[in-house]
Amino acid sequence: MSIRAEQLTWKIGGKTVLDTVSLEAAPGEMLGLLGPNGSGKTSLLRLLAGLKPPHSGRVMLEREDVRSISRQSIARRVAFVEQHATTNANLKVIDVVKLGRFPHRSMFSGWSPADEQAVEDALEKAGMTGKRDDYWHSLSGGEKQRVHIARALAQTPKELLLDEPTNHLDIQHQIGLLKLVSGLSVTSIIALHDLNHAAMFCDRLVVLRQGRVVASGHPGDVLTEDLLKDVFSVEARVELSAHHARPHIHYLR
Ligand SMILES: Nc1ncnc2c1ncn2[C@@H]1O[C@H](COP(=O)(O)OP(=O)(O)OP(=O)(O)O)[C@@H](O)[C@H]1O
Repeated sequence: MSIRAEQLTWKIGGKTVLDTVSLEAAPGEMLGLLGPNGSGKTSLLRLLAGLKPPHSGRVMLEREDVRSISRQSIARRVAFVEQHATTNANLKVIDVVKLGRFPHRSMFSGWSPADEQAVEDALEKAGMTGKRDDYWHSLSGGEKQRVHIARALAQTPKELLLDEPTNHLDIQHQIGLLKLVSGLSVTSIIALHDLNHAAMFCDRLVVLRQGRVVASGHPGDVLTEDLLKDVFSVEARVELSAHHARPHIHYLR
């Protein structure tokens, strides 16, 4: 299912955080959202998730404006892994992941085999099956991150929004997570700081600077030496990798 931002503008405290931002993630696509600190990535993801309304513009899920879709219907199809997500410290891993099934249940429905299956699959994909009975407060930062990803997967979303999900992960789990997301048959939008990882795994990229889209397209077209200098203020050389045929950035000292 596609997710589209049309001319989104969002302001807070007299500051325009997002300025007429448009983007679209096509069905099944993994769209990377890049930009320096404070460029508006988190704000944009929150608008896309329907958590706050734009001042102007609109968010479309498929052909429907999110404002005309009920909160429960949005929660059934859009999963959002926030950057500093937390949960009740007294819950076990399995209980946190089960929360992902909440939007799919009605007042009268019990816990179904489909719910069970979704939770087991999610734990497995996030590599957290072995920690299912551990308490949230006993987990490391990276494990907590993976539980949140498992919870999002348990939601069996059509659209998956991830805000710097590799933040606390070791390199094995960073690559594992990006591989996992790129292999899912969901539409995903993922904010990333690691430009090489974005180049390796994302189908397309959108770059924000001060709340505006300054570049979008295939990684090879977007990640140019000029863009790295102009937007990220770094000197770098970009080569096509002989290993994965995507751009590879060498930062210069
Ligand atoms: N609730 C808020 N109140 C005040 N300012 C805000 C609020 N939310 C966002 N901003 C401002 O909007 C700008 C964009 O913030 P946002 O968190 O969206 O950027 P980001 O690209 O996700 O940054 P980072 O890479 O550091 O996570 C920042 O200058 C931030 O201070």
